[in-house]
Amino acid sequence: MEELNKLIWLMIIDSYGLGEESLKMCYTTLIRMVKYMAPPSGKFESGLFPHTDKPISTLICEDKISGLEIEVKDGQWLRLSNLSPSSFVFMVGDPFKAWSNGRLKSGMHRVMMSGDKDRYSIAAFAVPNKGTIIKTPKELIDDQHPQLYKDFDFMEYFFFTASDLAKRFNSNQQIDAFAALSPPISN
Ligand SMILES: O=C(O)CCC(=O)C(=O)O
Ligand SMILES: [Fe+2]
Repeated sequence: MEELNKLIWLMIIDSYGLGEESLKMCYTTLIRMVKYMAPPSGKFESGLFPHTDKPISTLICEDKISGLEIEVKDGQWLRLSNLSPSSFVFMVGDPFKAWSNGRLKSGMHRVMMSGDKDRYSIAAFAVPNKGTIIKTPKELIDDQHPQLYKDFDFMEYFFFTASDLAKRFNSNQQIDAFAALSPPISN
């Protein structure tokens, strides 16, 4: 999963015409396996509340039973169903959105359970090591794309998201509350 994650990072970096060094960082891949219990018969129940991810990115693999939903532009939830057993979902995290100067979106997602089967998923989170500074590459900043986010220490953001202050914001507003530059700065 780590290799796949790295490959996707490289594809994104490459699509911006940047070199590998633009997103070079030491990070740890944390793996979490979760069992979501089937809801009471006939019910449609929340398995995981709506959120955006706080690591750089996440790879999710679910085992046959769908449940992962992504919030699409008009506020509707799209259920990812009929994924092949060998597919992975790549989720952009808030720091990656900031790094890309807002080009990448860290989408809201949730797990909704229905049916009579338990659901298992594996998520691999790319968590930067202590001391990692999230910095938008200068190539992604110009007059048309002013710098939206200040440089920040990943861990400080991570701790912020667990603070009482952060709870006043929706999950997808936390990165702006913490790191948005106002007004944005042109290069
Ligand atoms: O279990 C899933 O499918 C999603 C997990 C997830 O979004 C998370 O742990 O952040
Ligand atoms: Fe998530």
